[in-house]
Amino acid sequence: MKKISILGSTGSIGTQTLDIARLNQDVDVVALSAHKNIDLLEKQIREFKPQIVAIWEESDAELLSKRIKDLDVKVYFGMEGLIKVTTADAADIVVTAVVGMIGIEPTIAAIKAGKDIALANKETLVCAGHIIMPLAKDMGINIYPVDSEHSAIFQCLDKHNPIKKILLTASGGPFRGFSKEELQNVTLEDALKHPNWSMGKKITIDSATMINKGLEIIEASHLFDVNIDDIEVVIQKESIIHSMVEFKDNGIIAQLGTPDMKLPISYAIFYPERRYISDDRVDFNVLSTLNFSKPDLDVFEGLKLAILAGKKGGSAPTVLNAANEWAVDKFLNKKIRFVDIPYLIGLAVENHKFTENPSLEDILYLKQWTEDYLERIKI
Ligand SMILES: NC(=O)C1=CN([C@@H]2O[C@H](COP(=O)(O)OP(=O)(O)OC[C@H]3O[C@@H](n4cnc5c(N)ncnc54)[C@H](OP(=O)(O)O)[C@@H]3O)[C@@H](O)[C@H]2O)C=CC1
Ligand SMILES: CC(=O)[C@@H](O)[C@H](O)COP(=O)(O)O
Ligand SMILES: [Mn+2]
Repeated sequence: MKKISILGSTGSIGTQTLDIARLNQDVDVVALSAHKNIDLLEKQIREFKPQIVAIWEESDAELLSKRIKDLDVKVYFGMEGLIKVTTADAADIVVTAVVGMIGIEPTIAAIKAGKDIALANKETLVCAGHIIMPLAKDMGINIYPVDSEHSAIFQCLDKHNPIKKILLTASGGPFRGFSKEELQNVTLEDALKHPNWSMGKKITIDSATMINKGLEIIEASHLFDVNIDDIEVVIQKESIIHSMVEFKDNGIIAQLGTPDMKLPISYAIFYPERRYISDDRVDFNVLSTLNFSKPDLDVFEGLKLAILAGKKGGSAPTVLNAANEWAVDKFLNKKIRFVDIPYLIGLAVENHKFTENPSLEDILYLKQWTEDYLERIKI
């Protein structure tokens, strides 16, 4: 029996993880958490009967406790609640399906409690990969990637041969091929139309700016211990090739599949076993072409900034990520324009006090510093 805890069970990755649990009789869902979506969380509790649940606000936790008083479920709130979910005694593996830096502390707590991690929450590795990867190694914990590209890379590894290069594929997002001028007036509605994937709003905007690919470069450098310079972004507009690994002899191994997150989620939970997902498969009688191109770093400035921050290391990826989270939230609330996102990130990274090896406390301080700094910028 696989006993799983899901941090962020009401989101895109969280609900698809529960789809996997429905498909497989040998999965026991022992803990769930949500931010605000109390109605969906209640439905999930009634269906999966976890022992522990968490919701962010104390008042929501009180309301939820009343609604589910017929069930034997412990309800927690706040950061303590998230940590109760990721450290639940009964859990073997924690699916980190929460969005943003809020995942850092519960992920570290899970590793310290000896849980394997199925990691979707890339922001955690971007900011704290230098803390998490050595901690996981010391604790003998496995971190299984859920992000589709990182799952693909993981599936392409050859234990007998080191990676020479990672070819990280990108769809290019809804603005692939746009000029700098064309990006000036794009709307929120345009940016939310991802060509291939249906995902949460924050990552959908990150795909449109291509900052998602920058975050993924940093994520891959931590997961696979590869230099940023040895990770190349390849635009593969159909999102059929999910990434590739090149070896010393220039041989390349690629992983292909339909754009469906259920495969990487299932692979992370059941590794090394592959399980049935659906009948929807890549059919080469229907798919006649796969296209490849290079990203334009002058147009997608956020990707360029992320590569630079990844190369600089230290506190730079944390400030880049914190600034991106702040700016995407403002863009989603129509307070800033699309092109302001990389502009604000650039300002925050340039003006922060750089530190070489930020501790967890430094990372949390830098997040607050970045938000305070950006609040004062007039655009
Ligand atoms: N969606 C995808 O296909 C992919 C996602 N990822 C990564 O996976 C992670 C999750 O993405 P996605 O599922 O799209 O995101 P969603 O926005 O769809 O879901 C986020 C989940 O986190 C919860 N949450 C949000 N903020 C908080 C908070 N402050 N405290 C506690 N819980 C919170 C939400 O609860 P509520 O519903 O109550 O708001 C929800 O359950 C991200 O890091 C993303 O980059 C990676 C690859 C693909
Ligand atoms: C599904 C997934 O892993 C996303 O991160 C996806 O890769 C986003 O698409 P882009 O390639 O457009 O960023
Ligand atoms: Mn991805």
